Amino acid sequence: MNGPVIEVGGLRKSYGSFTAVDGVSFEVGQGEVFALLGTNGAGKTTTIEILEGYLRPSAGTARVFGHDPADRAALRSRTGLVLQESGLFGDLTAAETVAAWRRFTSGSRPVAEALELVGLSGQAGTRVKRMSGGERRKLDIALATLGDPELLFLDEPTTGLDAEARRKVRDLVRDLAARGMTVLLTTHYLEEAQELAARVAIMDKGEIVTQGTMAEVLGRGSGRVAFELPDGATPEGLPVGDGDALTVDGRRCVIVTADPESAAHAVLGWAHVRGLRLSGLDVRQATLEEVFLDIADRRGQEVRT
Ligand SMILES: Nc1ncnc2c1ncn2[C@@H]1O[C@H](COP(=O)(O)OP(=O)(O)OP(=O)(O)O)[C@@H](O)[C@H]1O
Repeated sequence: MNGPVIEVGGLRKSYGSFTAVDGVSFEVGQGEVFALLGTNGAGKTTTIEILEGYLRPSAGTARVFGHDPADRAALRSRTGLVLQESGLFGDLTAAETVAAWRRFTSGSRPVAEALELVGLSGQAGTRVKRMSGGERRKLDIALATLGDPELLFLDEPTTGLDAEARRKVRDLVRDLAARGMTVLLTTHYLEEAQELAARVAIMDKGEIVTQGTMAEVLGRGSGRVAFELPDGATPEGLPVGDGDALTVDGRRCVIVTADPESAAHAVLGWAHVRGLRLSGLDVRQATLEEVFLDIADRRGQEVRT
């Protein structure tokens, strides 16, 4: 019974001779937040729209709760959608908007509860056109989750919002995930994906170029060991492993390495035998943004050569 919520295998979508999605495969398990990331035009929205049942694939399979996504009757009550463009009516208040939406959503929660869930109780009487971008986004999420769906599609939920509004929407997504909702998220804010998602796939030019748990994907990037040498010390003989790169800028040294922990041990050993105290030691794995930029860089070079 508890198979994957989403199963995608060899998915392809072509427009004439252009292939927007080219053999994409991934699975999303129950209760998981899965981030589908990629450069502009990578094929994320196309993939999501196939899963939402709006587009038919050219080849491959897509299943949502074991159903063809086009079977909207089977899936409507189990899925919620937050699209890139929301279709709210400016003249309605937040409460009126939710009340109108409830008529089309079976098993929907009461208006006050729906607004409370997304932190909009104080804006119940505010007209949509007077609400901030972040508040409107929360209202979109309130509508998408009215019927307590098991799966929520979130296509760039925080694009265009300021940092504070993004944080609030992010907290809301975390709350929904904690309630057991499965979430398929696309975003261009990589720190957001890193914070929210347990698993991630990165797309480029229609293909998935890397995927796995967040830890696996971060582990594929280059980490860093950074520190400052004391006055008078030189970086001579600093241990730098095969494939690692050392840059020295005055007293500041940075080693870019696939294995930051081992590199840090080696550096500390080097400093110890010389009786040197290193300051500002910082050992860390790659961030998702660094992994992403690395991939974009490498893929860009592939195309140029
Ligand atoms: N109806 C269509 N006809 C032709 N090409 C299309 C059509 N719809 C999308 N495309 C192209 O398919 C590619 C993938 O688009 P898609 O919207 O899926 O990318 P995305 O990863 O969501 O990008 P973004 O991050 O910019 O939203 C783009 O190059 C786009 O121009």
